[in-house]
Amino acid sequence: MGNSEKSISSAVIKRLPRYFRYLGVLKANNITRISSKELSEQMMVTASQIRQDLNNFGGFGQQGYGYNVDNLYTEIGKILGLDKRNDMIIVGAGNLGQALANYQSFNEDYGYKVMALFDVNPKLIGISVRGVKVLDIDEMESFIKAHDIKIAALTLPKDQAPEMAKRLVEWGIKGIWNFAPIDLHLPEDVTVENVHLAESLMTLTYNIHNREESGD
Ligand SMILES: NC(=O)c1ccc[n+]([C@@H]2O[C@H](COP(=O)([O-])OP(=O)(O)OC[C@H]3O[C@@H](n4cnc5c(N)ncnc54)[C@H](O)[C@@H]3O)[C@@H](O)[C@H]2O)c1
Repeated sequence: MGNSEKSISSAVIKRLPRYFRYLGVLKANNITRISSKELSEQMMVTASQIRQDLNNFGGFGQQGYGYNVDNLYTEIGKILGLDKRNDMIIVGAGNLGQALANYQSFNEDYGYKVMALFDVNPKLIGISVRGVKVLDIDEMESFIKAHDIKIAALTLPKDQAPEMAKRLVEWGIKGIWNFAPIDLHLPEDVTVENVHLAESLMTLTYNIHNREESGD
């Protein structure tokens, strides 16, 4: 594929998971090929945007044929790294940590395997969430190293998050899925993906109230 030879804009990368999701639905419905026009109608983006985005990867479409759904799904999956092992841990096994561990689709649809949750609360240590154990935080360093874990979800109180993130990186974590509402300052070779539901909710209320005020 050679996509690593060329840098792909972050705007395109951000759109890829959505292509992947739509293609997954087409695949599940036994649809084997689709034109950029049909895909554009379903996804509500322009056909030229789709062609441009997919051309970044050598263009998987053929004139007059459209896109082979299986191929495109596989190739985008590879670009997103879903063909690799993506084992992860969850740090903080409270409401949100357990909700993430309970969400089957990460594993079943995308292959992200939650290997363990970690917490400091003795009441939680030892329980299982969908078959995954909550372990004592003191076991985390050796667990990360033994299982070569590269991804950690941070679902612990925000005042604990920066220090925890630093330790995780020292122990080999390369990607932090950060749910704690605080910015993390980490070395450049570490990827942080922030997920802040409240921020998206604020965008929603901004839009609602601005529409109301402008009378749309
Ligand atoms: N990003 C979002 O959209 C979103 C949504 C909800 C909650 N949150 C954030 O996620 C975090 C967790 O929220 P919650 O509702 O699950 O809280 P919670 O209190 O239910 O869970 C937090 C867990 O972290 C554990 N913990 C505390 N210190 C720890 C440490 N040093 N090491 C390991 N575990 C530790 C606690 O024992 C607890 O089980 C909070 O920071 C909250 O603000 C984010």
